Amino acid sequence: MAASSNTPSAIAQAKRLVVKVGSSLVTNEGKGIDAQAVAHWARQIAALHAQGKQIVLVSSGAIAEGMARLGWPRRPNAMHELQAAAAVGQMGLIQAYEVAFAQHGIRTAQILLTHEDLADRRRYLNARSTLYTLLALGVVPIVNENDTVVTDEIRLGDNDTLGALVTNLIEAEALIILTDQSGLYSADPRKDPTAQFISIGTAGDPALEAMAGGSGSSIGTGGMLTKVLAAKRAANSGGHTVIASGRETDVLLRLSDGEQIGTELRALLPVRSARQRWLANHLRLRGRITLDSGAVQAVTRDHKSLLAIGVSAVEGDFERGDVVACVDQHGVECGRGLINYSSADTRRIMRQPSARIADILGSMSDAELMHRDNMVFVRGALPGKSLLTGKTTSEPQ
Ligand SMILES: Nc1ncnc2c1ncn2[C@@H]1O[C@H](COP(=O)(O)OP(=O)(O)O)[C@@H](O)[C@H]1O
Ligand SMILES: N[C@@H](CCC(=O)OP(=O)(O)O)C(=O)O
Repeated sequence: MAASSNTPSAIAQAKRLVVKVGSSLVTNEGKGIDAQAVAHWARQIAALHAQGKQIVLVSSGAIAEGMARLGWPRRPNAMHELQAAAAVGQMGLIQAYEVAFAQHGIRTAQILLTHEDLADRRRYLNARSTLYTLLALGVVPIVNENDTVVTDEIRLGDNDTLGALVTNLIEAEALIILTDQSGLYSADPRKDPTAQFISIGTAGDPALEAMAGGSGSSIGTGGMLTKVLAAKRAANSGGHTVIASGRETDVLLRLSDGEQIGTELRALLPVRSARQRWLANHLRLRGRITLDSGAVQAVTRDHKSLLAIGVSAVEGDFERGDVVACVDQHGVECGRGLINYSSADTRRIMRQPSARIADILGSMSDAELMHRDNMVFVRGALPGKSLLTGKTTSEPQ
């Protein structure tokens, strides 16, 4: 697919779309599933289906609905309680979508994903092939994070990120994020009544990230920042993003007709290959290695493979084949890739020429520490939590 388009209706032209609906919208601010809203989206998606478009729905709301069903007035903090609420609420969510889509003769499928499913190459390819098969069968997949099995450390947490990952996974041309605001404002309109509406922007523009704040409600997670970052991620596969109000009448049909509603964040970044996206989409890294300035230049400017001689420090505990961050002398991530040696072996061969690897380790599996085909480079900082430090790290784009 083309890297970008300046056509006024990139969303209208999209044949494969991901629609993401947020918790507060689906559950009417936590009061319980808004069956009427669900029916409206199902009707619109059915109409788009009839036009030959393929749609994956990423729906939040399991925890909020579970809390409503269990009579819990406040969102619990304990992970096991959140997981229990999600397990209860997911039933209601899926039931509501099944009933609503059945009115239009459309079958639905439940897909629960974790970060691990998308980080492991084999599982990633399996998920992709299942989604493609469902779409080919005319089924609407309803995706959510598999909240009941993920721990705090590895959960995505917000479904904006999940929506973008699914957009990358199936190479959708558009990601439509429906929320409780009309789109992105220059500041959180709940806090700043003078905030200006942003109708169009470029995905990945750091100025937009500065405007976007966290969630203003107790129901949603992530707020506008995760939506703006999701647009940047969706752009990696050429996906344009719209952030719009899910309460806007016929919002999906009108967007698909080319009407400008909400905030459109266009994909103008060069499109990455599926393999590069898979590498870039690793949100949790097993370790990091520090490159000297010559190595930074060799890998980022000259696109060479990384050799052990250019590495000056190793952090973390990783195995051959893990995804590891490459940082410069200042600790700034300049890329990441699949490493050919474990952390223990990397520590022993760092600063050494490849010709010495066999002497040091007893054998040499690869001359390169990271092969250029297995690396991606940073185009701008995006947060992703490091398994190593628990802190946010930049993410290769
Ligand atoms: N710059 C901004 N523009 C619009 N909304 C913003 C902005 N910054 C923060 N927000 C907040 O983001 C909220 C939407 O995110 P969130 O609560 O996570 O919803 P969802 O459940 O739909 O993902 C809005 O209700 C608003 O309070
Ligand atoms: N997987 C969670 C969604 C997390 C969440 O709150 O997402 P969102 O409302 O999109 O910010 C759930 O279904 O409750």
